[in-house]
This record gives sequence, C-alpha cells and structure tokens, in this order.
Amino acid sequence: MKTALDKIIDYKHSEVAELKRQISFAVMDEKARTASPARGFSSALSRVAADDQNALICELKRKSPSAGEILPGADPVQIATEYEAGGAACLSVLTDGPSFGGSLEDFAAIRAAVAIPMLRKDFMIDPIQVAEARAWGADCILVIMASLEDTLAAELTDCAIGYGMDVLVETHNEAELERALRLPSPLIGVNNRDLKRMVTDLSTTERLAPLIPPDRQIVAESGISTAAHINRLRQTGARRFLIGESLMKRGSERQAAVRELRTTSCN
Ligand SMILES: O=C(O)c1ccccc1NCC(=O)[C@H](O)[C@H](O)COP(=O)(O)O
Repeated sequence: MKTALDKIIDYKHSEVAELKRQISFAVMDEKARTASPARGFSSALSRVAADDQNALICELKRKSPSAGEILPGADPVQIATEYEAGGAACLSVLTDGPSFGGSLEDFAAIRAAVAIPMLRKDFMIDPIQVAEARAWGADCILVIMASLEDTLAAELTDCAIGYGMDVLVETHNEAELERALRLPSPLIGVNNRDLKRMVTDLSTTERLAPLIPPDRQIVAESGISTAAHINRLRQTGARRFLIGESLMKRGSERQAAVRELRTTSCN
C-alpha cells in the first residue's frame, strides 16, 4: 500500500512537469544565482549547539497527512516572528500546498519578516526545485532518503551546495542512514515519524544516533512536544531539534513554549 509520502511524490512529478512548462532550468538557475545570499542554516544551528544549548528548527504547517488540519487560518508571519522571538535558531516552512497548506508566497513573506535562516520544506525530486528554493530565498533544502535513489539524492545535494545552501538529509532507519552518510552534507535528520503507521516514536532517534559519526550533526525530527522529550533526546547527543505540530497548536503560549524547549536541560 502507498504511504502518504509515496502519494506526495506522485503529485510532485506533475507539479515539476508544470513548473518546467512555465520556466526553463536556465532561467530558474539565473534567479537562484542572483538571489540574496543564503543565511547559513547549519552554522546557525551549530552556534547554539556548540554552547550545549538546544538548537530549535521551528516549523510552520497548516495541516499534515498525519494530523489533518492543524491551524487552518494561520498567519505565517505572526507565527514565524513568535518562533524567532522565543529563540528558534532556524525555521522550517512547508511550501507544499495539497498536503500541508503551504506555499512559496508564505515562504517569501516570512523571510522578509525574520532574520534567522529558513529551510524550504518540500519534497525534492528534481534540481529545478532546488534552484527554485534558492530563487525564493531558501537557506536549506530537505533531501528525503526514503523517496530518492542514491544518484538523485547526490545530484540534489550537490546542486544545493553549489548555490551556497545547506542540506538536511532525512532518514527513518538504518538502511537510509547508511546511504545518507555517503552524501557530503553534515546535517543528518532522524525522523521519528513512521510513515507507514503514521505514528511517532522517539526511540527511532535513540536507535540511530549511535550510528551517526561525530563529524555529522544529528537533527531529531517529529513527535517532540515537551521538555521531557528534549531531555530524553539530549541523552542521545542530539542538540538540534525540528518541531512542528506541537508548537503550531500552542496558540498564545507559542513564544513561551519555544523558550522553554530552547532552554530546558541547558546549563
Ligand atoms: O507529518 C506528516 O504527516 C508527514 C507525512 C508525510 C511526509 C512527511 C510528513 N511530515 C513531515 C515532517 O517530517 C514533520 O513535519 C516534521 O518532522 C515535524 O514533525 P512534528 O513536530 O511531529 O509536526
């Protein structure tokens, strides 16, 4: 049976075909090369983590396949500024429309309102999406090992690095991790969401973290909502955390919630 990720990848092929009808790679490449410089996603995380603090990547998404509607009328700029004021090191902004309710227009509006680096969170299957991400100001892209062959994962990674962006390489299990470690990106995401069963389990990070060499940086992703979760994940050595749904749902306490997760267990 197809997972939610498989279904997303199916329609990404149509989206990319439509994008290529509208604009050539050469034109998109030129836009990418003349965009304002990337802000340094990985280095912003490392500045916080080097102090043994929690480097948070706070995520914006209106809905998701696992949660359904999260915050349908969300004002992305307001939420992003709350994340930044609470101490987020970086942002992750879903630009996928059909499954997550995001857009590149949201991305650009947020980038104009905050100073911290931003991940364009989308489902990359073609270099033109990487160029598009940079053209719209992205500082980092996501490469999901579960949905890419090795050659394409390497091509997308090289393309992003060539534009001065960072790459978060996402894994769910040992086999994907082994493949991810052949790529030149230091940022290795461990996603705690099982895309077949649509449940999160922090023991995924606990299992994979010891397999990640010290020259790579672990990003624990999904299913994080409390200080206890951060404390537990810190035991694995992780200092970088990607958090979405739980913060989107915090309403008027959002900024305080970011601050609490940012500082928990830190000296
Ligand atoms: O979240 C989903 O349902 C989902 C389904 C298919 C592909 C990706 C999906 N999620 C993307 C993510 O990895 C999360 O948005 C991210 O790690 C944040 O997770 P959370 O804090 O649990 O919202």
